[in-house]
Amino acid sequence: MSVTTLMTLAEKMPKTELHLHIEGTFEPEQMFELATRNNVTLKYASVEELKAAYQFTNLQDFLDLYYQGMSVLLKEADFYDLTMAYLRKVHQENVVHVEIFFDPQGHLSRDVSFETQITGIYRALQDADKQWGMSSKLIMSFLRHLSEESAIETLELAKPFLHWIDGVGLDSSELGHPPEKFKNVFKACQDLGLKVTAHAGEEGPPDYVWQAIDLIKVDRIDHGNRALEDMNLVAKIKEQQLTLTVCPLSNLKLCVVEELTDHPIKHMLKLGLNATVNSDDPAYFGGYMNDNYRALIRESGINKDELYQLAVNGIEGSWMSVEQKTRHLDTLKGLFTSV
Ligand code: HPA
Ligand SMILES: [Zn+2]
Repeated sequence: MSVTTLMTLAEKMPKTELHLHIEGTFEPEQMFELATRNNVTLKYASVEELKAAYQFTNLQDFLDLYYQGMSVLLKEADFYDLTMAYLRKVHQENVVHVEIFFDPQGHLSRDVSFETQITGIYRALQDADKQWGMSSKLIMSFLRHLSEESAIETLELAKPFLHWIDGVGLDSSELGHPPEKFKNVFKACQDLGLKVTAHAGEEGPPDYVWQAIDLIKVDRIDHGNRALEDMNLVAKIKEQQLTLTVCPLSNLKLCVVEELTDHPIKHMLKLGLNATVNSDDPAYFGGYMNDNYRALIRESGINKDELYQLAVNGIEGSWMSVEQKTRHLDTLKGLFTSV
């Protein structure tokens, strides 16, 4: 099958996005628009100047800019507009279900209430469901460079809104902040019936992935690239049937891989791991879902069977109902058998 046909197939197929930070969908143009609307001064004079700063050598480089960018989000309408712009974009890319992270502590520190944040985001998710039948889950993520106490305080603030929250995650600076640091708060979340996922093995060592599994008892692993350094860990991930939410263009931009030709996703599939494709922070990393798939097809030589497996893994690894999964899997199968 030609590269062009594979790309068309990737574009057309029903997709899920399981690793997406809503604050990472902030396109520079929209950031400047909200800065003007809210009278916030950005450190950059123009969209071009801001875009020119998107050169990262590691995760921290990016995070420094990411936290600056979100400083223009102040009102409920800002969270709504940001979320809606993302959902509109991926709806056009045939994404049928999203599970998105938000970083409450990144806004609470600027005196933006939990209610303001979540109401704006949740209203957009509901509108996308009403307008296009796009389903979603919302994941509240704890910032791992902050203390466990701060995460516990955030969980308290979230309690009136738990009916809108499906799961919790762990993100921000990985090195020096192992999952172990958060084992009590994650236990409290699980006791409340929340699903659990954590960024692990993006920059951190395999031991952090072990901790995410053994101490945090994750339902999913975000990234997980460095798990491949430990074959016992690979066996454990397979045994527990854990999904890895892999982010190819993010890995390239943050120098987790040098080139996409070296990206481990094909190897993950060969090992029988449930790898999926996701965009992470698409406005900063150069592409949304279809860009990630196109780049993998072009650079990593993903073939038709692998493309199908990645899409299946995205559906299976989501937190949708069994009925919903079956419906999307049927559509996917129909599409792949027709070409
Ligand atoms: O890629 C990421 N890694 C860790 N934390 C993050 N917060 C937003 N994006 C990321
Ligand atoms: Zn991420």
